[in-house]
Amino acid sequence: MAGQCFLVPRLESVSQEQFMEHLYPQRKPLVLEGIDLGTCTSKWTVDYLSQIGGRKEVKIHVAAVAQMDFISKNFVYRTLPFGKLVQRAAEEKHKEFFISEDEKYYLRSLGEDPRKDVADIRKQFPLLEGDIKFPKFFKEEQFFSSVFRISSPGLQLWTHYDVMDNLLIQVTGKKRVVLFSPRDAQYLYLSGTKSEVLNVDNPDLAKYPLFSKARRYECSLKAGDVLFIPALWFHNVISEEFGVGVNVFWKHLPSECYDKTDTYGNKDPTAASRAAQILDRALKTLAELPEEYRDFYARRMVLHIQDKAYSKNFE
Ligand SMILES: O=C(O)CCC(=O)C(=O)O
Ligand SMILES: [Fe+2]
Repeated sequence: MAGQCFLVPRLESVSQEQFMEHLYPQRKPLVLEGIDLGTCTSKWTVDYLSQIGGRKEVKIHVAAVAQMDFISKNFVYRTLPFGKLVQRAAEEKHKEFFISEDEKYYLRSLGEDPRKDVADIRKQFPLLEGDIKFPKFFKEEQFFSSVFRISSPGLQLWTHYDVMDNLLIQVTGKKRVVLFSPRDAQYLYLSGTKSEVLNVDNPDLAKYPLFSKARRYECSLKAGDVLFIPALWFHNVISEEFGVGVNVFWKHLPSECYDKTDTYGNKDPTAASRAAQILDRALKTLAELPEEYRDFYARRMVLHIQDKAYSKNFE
């Protein structure tokens, strides 16, 4: 049986106050329409972006197939000048290519030194900065990064979560986003921050039977729409057309909760990583027991965790 499906609510011209006081605290995805994003929605054509963004080298994901899979790594990393990337991502068939004439591209822009710096399009693409306004839905000191997201038509991006709150601004093109609540993590076959279930529209239920229990949230984004993706919500993104997006990540928790070495916004908060390490030590200790006893005490530990750490406030 297919799991439940919900449409992500769409709201028109939400004010800063309405978002921050009433919508944000609910921590559910929302599509915001009619937000003032500046001139980017009309200005950012392929020609304009390739001229203005120009020669800056960007690292891109290139795949022979439309479904990009981070777990099996069915893509390669290559470098192109930003202008070339935009032109190639906008065309279906390529005269110049790395793998094949219908290869797909995905850009997730990075900081100057990706190991140390976070992406901020205001720094890496200063000539484009004036064209886009980020919604002022959080305090300046909570800002983490702003990231270009440019994809070929048809591209599907793996299911994953990020640890920051996120406004995904669809500047041009159409995409479909499928989301799952963090509360349904047990049905998503996780490998780190990614889910093994990439083909969310036609999942292999023989391999992933529990996936049918996951409640699915879905929305379609068109140029000018902004999707609020709360931290920890899983998302899988299907670009129905060539599209340019920018997302803004910001900190929901106090700064000191986050891993200082995280430049992508996807390293778990330090308390969660420390707890996971301690659990690994507990599991090694349990392994000292024979199977029958290990199983019994492991079940008791699961019950203890459920009793002590699961929230009683969620459905
Ligand atoms: O729209 C995209 O290309 C991916 C968006 C995404 O994963 C994000 O904003 O965190
Ligand atoms: Fe993401």
